Amino acid sequence: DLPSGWEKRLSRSTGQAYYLNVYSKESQWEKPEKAAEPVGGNAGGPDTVQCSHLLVKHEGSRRPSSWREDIISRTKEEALEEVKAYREQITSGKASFAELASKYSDCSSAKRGGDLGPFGHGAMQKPFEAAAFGLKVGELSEPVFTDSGVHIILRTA
Ligand SMILES: N=C(N)NCCC[C@H](NC(=O)[C@@H]1CCC/C1=C\[C@H](COP(=O)(O)O)NC(=O)[C@@H](N)Cc1ccccc1)C(N)=O
Repeated sequence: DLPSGWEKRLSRSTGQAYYLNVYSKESQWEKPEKAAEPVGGNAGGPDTVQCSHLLVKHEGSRRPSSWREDIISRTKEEALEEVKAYREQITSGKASFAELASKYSDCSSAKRGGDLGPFGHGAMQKPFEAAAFGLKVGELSEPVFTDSGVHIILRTA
């Protein structure tokens, strides 16, 4: 019989049997030999994570404005330097993530110490999602670039 993760279908045009990979939604004529795997790298990883982030926007951000500044004019390089400095203050214990995010993050989540709440795949921009789902709980990311700006991400759950 069929390895797991596959379904047998009949072609509407030819009536011939074909096989559908229920994860990738790809189909094939040949009878599959091995089980199909859930797609998306961290098979078996969490479906949702909870993260806080500190976002520093720059002149090239998709929305170069925030609760902190009406018109954000720093360059991308300056934003990266600022984010690296915040990251160093956090890892050296000079300041807490929530304290710096609430003061300096250009995201409205600053009001919640940077907390974004739980989110699943597809909610955030790809680079942010990839970084967030790659973190262990309690781990702080390196700087992450999205269309919004430069982020550091703390996975909290
Ligand atoms: N919880 C969700 N699903 N809310 C929608 C997220 C949309 C998503 N956002 C992003 O990917 C980046 C990374 C994290 C924040 C963020 C961007 C912006 C700031 O950048 P800007 O859009 O001015 O370019 N902040 C937001 O969206 C905030 N509402 C996030 C938030 C704030 C308070 C509570 C919960 C969530 C996207 N697909 O664009």
